[in-house]
Amino acid sequence: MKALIFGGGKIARGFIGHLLHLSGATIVFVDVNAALIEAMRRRGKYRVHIMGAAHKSIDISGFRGYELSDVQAIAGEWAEADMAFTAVGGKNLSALGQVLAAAFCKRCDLAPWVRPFNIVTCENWKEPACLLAEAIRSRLPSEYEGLFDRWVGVTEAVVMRSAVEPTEDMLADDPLCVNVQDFWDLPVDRDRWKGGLPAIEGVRFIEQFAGFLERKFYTYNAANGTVSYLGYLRKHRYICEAASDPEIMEVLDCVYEETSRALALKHNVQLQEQLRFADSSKKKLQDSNIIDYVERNARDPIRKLGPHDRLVGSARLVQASGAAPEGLAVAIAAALFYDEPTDSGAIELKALRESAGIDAILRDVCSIAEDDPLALLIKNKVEWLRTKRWIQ
Ligand SMILES: NC(=O)c1ccc[n+]([C@@H]2O[C@H](COP(=O)([O-])OP(=O)(O)OC[C@H]3O[C@@H](n4cnc5c(N)ncnc54)[C@H](O)[C@@H]3O)[C@@H](O)[C@H]2O)c1
Ligand SMILES: O=P(O)(O)OC[C@@H](O)[C@@H](O)[C@H](O)[C@H](O)CO
Repeated sequence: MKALIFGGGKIARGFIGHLLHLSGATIVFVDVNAALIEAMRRRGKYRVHIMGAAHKSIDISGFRGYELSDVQAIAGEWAEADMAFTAVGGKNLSALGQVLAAAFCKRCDLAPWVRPFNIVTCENWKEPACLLAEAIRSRLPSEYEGLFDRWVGVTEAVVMRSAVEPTEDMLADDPLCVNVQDFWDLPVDRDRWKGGLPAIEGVRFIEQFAGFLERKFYTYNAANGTVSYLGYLRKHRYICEAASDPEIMEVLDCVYEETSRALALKHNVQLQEQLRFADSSKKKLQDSNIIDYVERNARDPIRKLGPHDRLVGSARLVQASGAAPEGLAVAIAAALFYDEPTDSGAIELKALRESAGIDAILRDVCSIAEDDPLALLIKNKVEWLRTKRWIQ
């Protein structure tokens, strides 16, 4: 078995590469970051540290690496590969699609198709498989469209393992190592997969997958967002501390309650089942074995305040179910004040808030109009945060 992994970051190395390595696959990483690929080639191995279960940690070696610009090499590897995964960040899928379209044409010219090839997105994003498939297909010359439709499946996975930057000491020893959660399950949408199913450690093909990624995104990530943006205001460094802060837990429980009702309704899931899912998210956030940072989870606030992302997307879902997203509005209000000076997105957000105001952010970043009830609710919560002195 041979697999391409687009992205060489934390999830690519610390989860997908790990599972494929355990399955005996030949692994080829492709990343836009030339320095990262150079380091992967030079070092030839990296360590996956399992947080809280050091005896399960493992060295991964025997992989190859290419820069994304090396389309010819990617096409050559593709011609011999069985599948690909992406872990590049949802906002980069469209750019990746452009390269994949070029590589696909070259791959078609190199060798005839004899079996289907699947690409699995591993992204926290809204409908990433559709997005990537369209990003590739829309760039294909018409004579290649039929081959793409016949031979390539684009499907999606739900990534529930957290992969975190290690400490500076660990990185000094191995700059490519990753700290990961002791979690091994990778559900993949079976219905979008073309051809026979491979046996890959941890991969579980699921039928009637629709809604699972949304449930995960608007449960786990909405909760991560809530805990991290409030955690920042409350000066917590670690996620498990922030998620155990009684004042934050009150908002968090409200978020779980409102998202669970809306998700259960939309996806026709028993409320009790969805509430159990929410509870597993809370247990994970409070697990002190998982050394995860408020900063990592809050990072890139402009993306995370996007209209379909974890906070506003789930607030919209709650509104659509006929309820008011009270807890999520607090989380969004807190995110508007994520002023972390080391985060370029946070600097941009702060400058926008100070120059144009909250209405402008809600309109331009979150796609929430000034007279939308959600805008009014968020602004009420901004005032509430002020009364609590969590913001100035
Ligand atoms: N880290 C986690 O705990 C976690 C958990 C679940 C899901 N995810 C999702 O996994 C994805 C990757 O996250 P991560 O934490 O590994 O991020 P990361 O920043 O560690 O890695 C992303 C990598 O993608 C590369 N990249 C960007 N654009 C690219 C392109 N067009 N082609 C090839 N490579 C490209 C970057 O250079 C980087 O090395 C995201 O969608 C994230 O939401 C992350
Ligand atoms: O990866 P991001 O930046 O979209 O979000 C940060 C975290 O919330 C995320 O990586 C979670 O840890 C992960 O999705 C597991 O639930």
